[in-house]
Amino acid sequence: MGIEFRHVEKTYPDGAQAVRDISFTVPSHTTTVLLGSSGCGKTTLLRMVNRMVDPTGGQLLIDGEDIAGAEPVRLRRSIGYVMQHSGLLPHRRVIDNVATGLRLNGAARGPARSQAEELLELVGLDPALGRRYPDQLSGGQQQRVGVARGLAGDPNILLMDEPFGAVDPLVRLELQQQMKRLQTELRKTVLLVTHDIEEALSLGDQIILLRPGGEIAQAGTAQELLSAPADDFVARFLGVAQGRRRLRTSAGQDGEWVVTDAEGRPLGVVEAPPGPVHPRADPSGSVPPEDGR
Ligand SMILES: Nc1ncnc2c1ncn2[C@@H]1O[C@H](COP(=O)(O)OP(=O)(O)OP(=O)(O)O)[C@@H](O)[C@H]1O
Repeated sequence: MGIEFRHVEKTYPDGAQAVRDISFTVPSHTTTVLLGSSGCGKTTLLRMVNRMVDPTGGQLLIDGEDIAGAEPVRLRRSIGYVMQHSGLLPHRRVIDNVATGLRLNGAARGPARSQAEELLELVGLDPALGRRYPDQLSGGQQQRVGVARGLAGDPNILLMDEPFGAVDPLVRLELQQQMKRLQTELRKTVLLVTHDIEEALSLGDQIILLRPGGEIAQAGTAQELLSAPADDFVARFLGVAQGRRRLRTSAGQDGEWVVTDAEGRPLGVVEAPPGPVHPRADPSGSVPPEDGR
């Protein structure tokens, strides 16, 4: 169960072939990340799930049913969508931005507003901010509102297109951490697009790495991609080939171990001494396994 892409193709009317022969499954209640550089077809694939884009070949199934026969508007309303740059309507108050989907799905104004307030709290915002307009919020707050709006109506599937793209690295990290916390609680079936490797490694239960030309370079867990890159492209993309992900430990003062990167720059300390390293359980090469802590 989940979302299944079967030999999916997309050629746009102007002849641009965005994706070719893509097959993968997004298992229910887990997060799958579509990772790749600009133009490799990530957004095209994401938008196929709610039929904002229709494939020109292959099939897309949700819980075993081909969505080619689904009514696009109804399908779209049953799936959460978090857009790039939050996608909030500037002339509507924050609370109404979140409540709009609920209203379209038939909720009365009062209940829609109180649910919207709960959603703002869920994503870590003071519900009082609901009275403001989107441009009266910080970029990070706007992106949280985007997530709240995506979750309105409690959809099983959540599509996220570069949801944390337009904020500084610290805020981005906070939003990612919050997403992880939310996901342990809500267990949505999430398909998330990013070009950020760290984001993919941190959020994806599964990562689908695309190569230019719209093909899958490798699909697997973060550990699988890092420890056994399928080819040179994957190794270079992830930084494995350049040794960027090779970490080392060396004994520091006071008995702790200092972790350094490939260039010898200190990154942090580990509190337990490095035990015997199991190569598959430890993609970084030399940081001790977690059970040693
Ligand atoms: N509506 C369209 N008409 C024609 N070509 C399109 C259309 N949308 C996307 N494309 C083309 O399809 C290819 C894939 O685009 P897509 O937006 O899916 O990639 P992406 O990986 O999401 O890129 P980005 O990270 O820059 O958003 C690109 O070559 C793009 O120019």
